Amino acid sequence: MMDRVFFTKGHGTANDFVILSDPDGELELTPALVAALCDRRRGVGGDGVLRVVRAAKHPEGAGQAADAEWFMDYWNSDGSIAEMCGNGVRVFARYLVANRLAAPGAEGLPVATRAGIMLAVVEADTIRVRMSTPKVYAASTATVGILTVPGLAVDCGNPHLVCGLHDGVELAGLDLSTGPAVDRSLFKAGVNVEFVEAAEALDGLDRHVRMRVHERGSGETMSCGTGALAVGAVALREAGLSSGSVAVDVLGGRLVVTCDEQGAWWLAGPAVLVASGEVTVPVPGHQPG
Ligand SMILES: N[C@@H](CCC[C@H](N)C(=O)O)C(=O)O
Repeated sequence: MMDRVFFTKGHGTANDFVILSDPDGELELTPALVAALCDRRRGVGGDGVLRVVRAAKHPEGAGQAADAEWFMDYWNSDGSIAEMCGNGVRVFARYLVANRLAAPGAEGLPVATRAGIMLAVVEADTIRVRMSTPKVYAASTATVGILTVPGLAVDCGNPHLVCGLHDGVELAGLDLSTGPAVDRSLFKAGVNVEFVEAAEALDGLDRHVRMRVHERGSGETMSCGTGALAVGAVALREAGLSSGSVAVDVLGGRLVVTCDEQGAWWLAGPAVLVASGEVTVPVPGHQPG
């Protein structure tokens, strides 16, 4: 069986998404269809799918419909569902504005997600999103090959483990082609793992770091917005700062994480739409009758 699907492709610092417009929640989105769309050789290719659906029309968005018209239904490329995607929200807001589905008011554009409502502020090429407050809640470790790195578990709506590299271990040398080994009893639903090294000081920023990430459900990606938020929270905490800005360099560019004087957390970076069209994807597992 083949499915014909209209799509838009977008990315935020090269964390890329297949965007599906489904305002009334009529699309039968399945893990197999998501995985087929995200397939980089047989499909459109992407780290995940963003389904654009009216909050009122999605069972997990309906409770937020009074405060946000649109719900970001986010799926990882393996067909699993995640609570939140920081780059995804920024690309989602770009899509809403570009397609005149929402106006980018000065007070921000609310986007409902499984982790609550995020507020997107469009500033030309940059989209800045008010995120939920990252919560550091446990110490743990991640193991890559023979290297075990201590880290901190951070809840950003979705789960993260932030591991700082020291003692001459280089970020570029890590093999993230498979997932790092983690404590499954702490991360029962899986975890996104960020590895971090310090970078040179930048004017106007309190900290500057580089990170690579292995994402739950997507593998190593070029960027992860909630991952950057988790990394920014750990960097400010380690610097003893209750507010400030952290530049987080990812393989796909730069994100800036800010905790403002009011204690609100922001994620800023570019968000771009690059293509749209129609794709015909085989639905794996379907036996021709
Ligand atoms: N790339 C995203 C995070 C996507 C979800 C993640 N893989 C998970 O399963 O929690 C981001 O930009 O935050």
